Amino acid sequence: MIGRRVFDYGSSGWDPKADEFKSMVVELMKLSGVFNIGDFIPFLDWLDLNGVKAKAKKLRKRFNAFLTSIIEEHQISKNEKHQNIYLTTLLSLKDTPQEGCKLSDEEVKAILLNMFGAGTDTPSSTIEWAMAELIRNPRSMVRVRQEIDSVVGEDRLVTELDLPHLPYLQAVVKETFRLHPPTPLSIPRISEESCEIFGYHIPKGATLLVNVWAIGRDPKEWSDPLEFKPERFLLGGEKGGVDVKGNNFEVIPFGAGRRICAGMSLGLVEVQLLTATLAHAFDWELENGLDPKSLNMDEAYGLTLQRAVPLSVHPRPRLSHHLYSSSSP
Ligand code: HEM
Repeated sequence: MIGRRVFDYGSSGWDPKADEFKSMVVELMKLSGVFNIGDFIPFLDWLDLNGVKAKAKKLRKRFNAFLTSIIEEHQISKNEKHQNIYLTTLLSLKDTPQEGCKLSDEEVKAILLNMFGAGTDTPSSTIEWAMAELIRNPRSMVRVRQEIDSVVGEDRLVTELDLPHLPYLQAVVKETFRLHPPTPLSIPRISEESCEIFGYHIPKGATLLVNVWAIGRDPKEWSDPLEFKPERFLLGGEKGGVDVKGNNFEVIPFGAGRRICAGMSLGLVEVQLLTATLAHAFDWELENGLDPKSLNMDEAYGLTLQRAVPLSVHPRPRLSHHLYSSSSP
């Protein structure tokens, strides 16, 4: 979806650069989460003892080459198509006469990297966790499907316009964000000034992390915190009316305040739409007939919360045949 919005790739169902790009983002997330000795013992930083800096420099070169080729390709074809997409708008700012709005090549690449780095792994890992939870909790799967079938029927796919009419689906997504926030320690921030918060002294220059993962499992806030119970977010439920958009601090997968996620609206729609579509359009069976209750739910270490063992499933279509042809909307 991001590829389509930004580059107009993938609109015919296949994204030619997706695999290459995905492998770079996965490496970026792994590297960003690695324990770097130099971060904790600064005078050893220059030695790069566990090789993080060297790997990061290599990865930077790969990203640079990738983004340069995307921009060059786009410039060659810009008069034929792609008039309304994000990259066209960004590139037009290279030539703008408006003071303060002009962008250099490096700035265009940095913005693209920011959008892609922050906006690809986060929704995709959430969707994978949501599907794992639905498969492990068949009663929730049945309920979410009944809701979608009654609103959408079996002769078309879910669209963005259906989402406000699917409260249980939205509760499933909130419950997934609570248990499996894609950035479990949010994004590291550095304090500009010394300050005091709830009696704790925060020195200037300290790196600050918010443990979003632990907040979402705090037994003082949540009943049965380790259980997957979307019902808690329905009206009349224990957390009815609570949202995930930074207004309720007990569940803040997108952060909160001034530096809240810049892509929150898009990210939320991506997760809701894809989870709804996957639940609606397919029956799911685990690899080798594995019992859903024994599904491994371990987490891997990194900046984003990936599954330790990727979800491996067999989909079986459950809607009208014509919806599965590549020409359907
Ligand atoms: C499930 C989806 C997503 C989640 C859970 C998520 C989560 C986050 C979090 C926790 C932060 C840090 C906020 C803070 O420090 O308080 C952040 C920042 C950011 N996100 Fe997202 N994100 C998602 C999707 C996206 C998408 C789709 C985009 C762009 C297309 C995006 C772009 C950004 C950017 C640019 C920032 C940095 C904002 C800043 O520092 O001002 N994110 N995101």
